[in-house]
Amino acid sequence: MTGAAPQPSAHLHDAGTVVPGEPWSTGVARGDDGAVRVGGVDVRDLAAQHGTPAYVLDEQDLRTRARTYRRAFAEAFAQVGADVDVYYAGKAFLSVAVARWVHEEGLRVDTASGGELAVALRAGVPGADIGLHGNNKSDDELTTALDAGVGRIIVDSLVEIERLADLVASRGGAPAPVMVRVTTGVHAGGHEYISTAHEDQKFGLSLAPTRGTADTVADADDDSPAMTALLAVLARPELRLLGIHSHIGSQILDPSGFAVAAKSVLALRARLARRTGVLVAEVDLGGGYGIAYLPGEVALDPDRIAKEIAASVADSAAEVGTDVPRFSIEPGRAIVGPAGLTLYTVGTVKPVRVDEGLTRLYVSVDGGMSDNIRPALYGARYHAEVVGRLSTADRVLARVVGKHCESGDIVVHEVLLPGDVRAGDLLAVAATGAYGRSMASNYNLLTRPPVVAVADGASRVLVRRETVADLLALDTDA
Ligand SMILES: Cc1ncc(COP(=O)(O)O)c(C=O)c1O
Ligand SMILES: N[C@@H](CCCC[NH3+])C(=O)O
Repeated sequence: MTGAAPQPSAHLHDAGTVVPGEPWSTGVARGDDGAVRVGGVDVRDLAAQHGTPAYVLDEQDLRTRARTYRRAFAEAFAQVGADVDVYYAGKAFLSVAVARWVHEEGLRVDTASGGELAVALRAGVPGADIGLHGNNKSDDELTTALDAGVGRIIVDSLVEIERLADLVASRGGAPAPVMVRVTTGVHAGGHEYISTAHEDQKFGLSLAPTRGTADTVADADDDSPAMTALLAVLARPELRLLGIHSHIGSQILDPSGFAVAAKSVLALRARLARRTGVLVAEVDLGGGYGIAYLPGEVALDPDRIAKEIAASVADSAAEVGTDVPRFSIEPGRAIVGPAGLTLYTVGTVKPVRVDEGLTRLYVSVDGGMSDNIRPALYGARYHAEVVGRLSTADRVLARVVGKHCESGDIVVHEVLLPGDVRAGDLLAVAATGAYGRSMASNYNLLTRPPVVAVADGASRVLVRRETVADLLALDTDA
């Protein structure tokens, strides 16, 4: 996570335009009266109608981003003669409406649990347009996926391959469509990308053979976990091997890792073909497309990145003498992240002397680490603005904090806010649409905020606010 210097943004952009380096959704604009509108709805009305804190999701912004990714990748891969599927990674945020929106925009849905799968199915997304991920899927999750006829199950271990095949054998029916998740040694995103043979983490099956390297090993001697898993899938008639999957990381702003991963995956595909005669039809390079969280931080451009990835997949395929496979990606954050903001009400304001002569204004809001764990978990940086009115007061160094009993309960580490920020002000934090509500908790038994969609001047609750009654209902002694 980068930490750019905070900049004032008293003037939000004009609604409907994507401004590079702008963390707000395209439907955010300040009205003449100084209050901000989102999707044409005044934030004061949103607060009055739905309360705070509330996640606000700009439907048109989300739909536009989904459509843009779909178009950019379809066009880029058409140039190299291949078809593309874009799967929206539901882990970033999934509700029935969002699953419907992305599906209407031509995306499929990637799920990573029985819960996400249930929401996608309830939305009416056909099983064939759904993928199921997970490094430790339960038999129940696998059974639900088979019942729904999901388009692909991305397997992550030898144990899972045998378990899934046994499950299919016990039920009868068509072979399960399977992709094998591999690790290429490329790790990109929050950290600098490194190219090592092994990854010391739980996901995927490594490309590294025990003797030699993936590049030098003779085809027949490749005993890498990835090759072993591909052979294990081919050995089971209950499974149909669709392809190879690789996900290199998240919030990637330097795209060079995708080309390295593409090269490794295409080489593995060719090695498998030489060894078995089976050239798998599909390759997926996962998600991870980075967005702007702070003013001045520039998101990956979908058109540029799609062209670069298509070119590297085509080059890598040519290098190993194969066709260009059907290709897919799984963006989550890039679709829903910028479309969301969190609306809070300021409760207390406290100047704290932090260093000689330096004062930081601690601005406490009515939520915190339970509605956005990312600052505490990853040191993630966000941007905030007073949105219920336009203040011309000089800006001061502020830290936005929550109401939890943790000093690490920080919402925005550093931001310049108007010096007259006060109790009752509405404050919005930008780009919280991804991994905000989906990673929310009930810490301190706070109730999780609603997700409110805005479009064309109207708002609608997608996920209602939790109540204390909800919490008490879970307690069997209450
Ligand atoms: C397999 C897989 N696909 C897709 C994603 C979505 O990533 P992002 O939201 O960064 O696009 C993730 C999360 O990092 C993932 O693990
Ligand atoms: N949850 C993470 C990203 C990981 C996504 C899942 N592989 C985030 O908030 O940035």
